[in-house]
Amino acid sequence: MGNLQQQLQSTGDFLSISREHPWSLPETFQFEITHSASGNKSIAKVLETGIIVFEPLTQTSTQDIVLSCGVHGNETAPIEICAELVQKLILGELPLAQRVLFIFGNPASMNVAQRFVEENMNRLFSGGHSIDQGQGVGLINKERERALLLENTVRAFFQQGTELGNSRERMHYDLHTAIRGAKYDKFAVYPFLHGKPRKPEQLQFLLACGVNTILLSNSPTTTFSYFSSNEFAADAFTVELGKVRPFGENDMSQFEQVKTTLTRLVSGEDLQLKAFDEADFHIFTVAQVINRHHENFTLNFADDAPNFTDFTKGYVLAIDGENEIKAQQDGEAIIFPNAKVAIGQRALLTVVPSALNSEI
Ligand SMILES: O=C(O)CCC(=O)N[C@@H](CCC(=O)O)C(=O)O
Ligand SMILES: [Zn+2]
Repeated sequence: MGNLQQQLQSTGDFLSISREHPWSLPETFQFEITHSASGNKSIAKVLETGIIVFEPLTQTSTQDIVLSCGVHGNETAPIEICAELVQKLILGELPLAQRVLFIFGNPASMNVAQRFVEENMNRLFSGGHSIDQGQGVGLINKERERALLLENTVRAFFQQGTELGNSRERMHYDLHTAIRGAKYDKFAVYPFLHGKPRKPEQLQFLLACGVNTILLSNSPTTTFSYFSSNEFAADAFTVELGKVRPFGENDMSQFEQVKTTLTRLVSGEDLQLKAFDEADFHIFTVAQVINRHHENFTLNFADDAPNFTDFTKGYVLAIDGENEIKAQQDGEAIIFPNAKVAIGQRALLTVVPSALNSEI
């Protein structure tokens, strides 16, 4: 048994090991876990830094679940939540009922407490890692290599589930926190489904996680959640769990619901979902995707205006070079505004209230 494996099996601290080896581990390995409460066994496979799979050995699983965090390295609350789940699984303190792939997306950017090192990894999926996005960063950097590795890992994980031969469900929850505060603290982006119906039961799950606000995307993107949704028909979401804070500064009491629900999910306990009622949710659809095209790009509202601040029709939201970008409807609300994004990238979204499947 190598040193790393020994260290991991005694501490369960996969996050620290990943951060100590931010781009690659010196060894990969796998080991058996005996879960203390049930005596059931499972296998843990360390595939690369920040990438670990758990598979039940003595039970038949029915779900292939991807839980990713830290695709943006400074979004720490989801990283702490996943690190704790991984630790409890490794130490056998939590039962495992389903196949689960945990991904700590960008350990190097965690170490510098930044969103990314060279390039925003959540714009590099669905082949974005191999396309010149006009930012002058070239086609090769470590974040691009990592995005390709994550794509291949997710593809293999879902494929191996299919090879088990039973009827299975695929999910991917990509956990983030937002740069700004928000009127609705926890919200999720439901990727574009190309006309397929959106699933109320997924919203019930998100509600159990404390997420009652859903943004319906209506175009393809290069995000991780769209990749899993589009390529593998997984029920996939980008889940925003509050505001960015440094490691150790998160008020973990804000995350009890998501921790409890994810724990139940991986360990096969009843999720205790509330019956679906659309009135429990704030549902929005994307009205405008506003990309930055010019060096002189400014946002025309306060730096601390929270996500979901709404404007009246005609209000100038941003100035991009000579172009004024206006709210096109009364009540259009801003999401993820960031004037500092690289040229060519999304500088903000606007959303308007909607119903879950209104256009179907
Ligand atoms: O608060 C912000 O400005 C960004 C928070 C964040 O990282 N959001 C994701 C959303 C991805 C999606 O649209 O599905 C991102 O921008 O990558
Ligand atoms: Zn993020």
